[in-house]
Amino acid sequence: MDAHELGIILISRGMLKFGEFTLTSGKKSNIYVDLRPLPSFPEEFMKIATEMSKRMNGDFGICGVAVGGLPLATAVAIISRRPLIYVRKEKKEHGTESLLEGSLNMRSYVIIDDVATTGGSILNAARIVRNYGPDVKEAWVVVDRMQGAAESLKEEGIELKSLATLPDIVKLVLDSLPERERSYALKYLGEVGV
Ligand SMILES: O=P(O)(O)OC[C@H]1O[C@H](OP(=O)(O)OP(=O)(O)O)[C@H](O)[C@@H]1O
Ligand SMILES: O=C(O)c1cc(=O)[nH]c(=O)[nH]1
Repeated sequence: MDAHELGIILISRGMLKFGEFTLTSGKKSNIYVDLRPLPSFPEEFMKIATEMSKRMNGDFGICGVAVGGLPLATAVAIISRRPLIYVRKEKKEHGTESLLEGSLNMRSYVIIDDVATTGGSILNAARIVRNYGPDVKEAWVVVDRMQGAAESLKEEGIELKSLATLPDIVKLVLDSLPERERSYALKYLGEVGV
């Protein structure tokens, strides 16, 4: 799967959105990759999870980041037959009161999330896993928005890998976009300096 094929999937299933969005980091953007509906499209879900599984190498467990990254991490863990753990968004206030779920039976984990912007969500998950002992050296996302995640994760010893970058996807689908979407897309490309 290349950036073009991924772009077509995102656009055809309404997972690439144009408008005014506030991101997790507080940044504003005119473009939003919404992969939360992906599990509602089994063919595309399987394709993306299989592609990510194929590109991974090594002996490690998978750590999903709730909420957006968790269905994908689960699918990749099943396809690649790797143990899964996941990090909650907030600490459970009853029962086990945990932030991390699953059995930590691997020495190393790869974090899986749907999208990376600043990398803050991945870093948060990696720190939680590391606090329990295992190492985290790699993280995978479907789309890297190229807005600082790779650099900030590198500083913490984590390599960020993606199926495609958002600038690559946007450039490849730009000509097929209606005028309003095209102008938002161009604004985003300007912001990330492409
Ligand atoms: O690289 P960052 O700047 O951290 O941004 C990316 C994060 O933002 C989104 O999650 P969101 O916080 O919207 O939560 P959700 O997955 O629970 O919807 C996305 O799923 C990533 O986890
Ligand atoms: O930075 C974010 O919060 C973010 C960006 C994006 O394109 N998609 C998403 O789910 N989150």
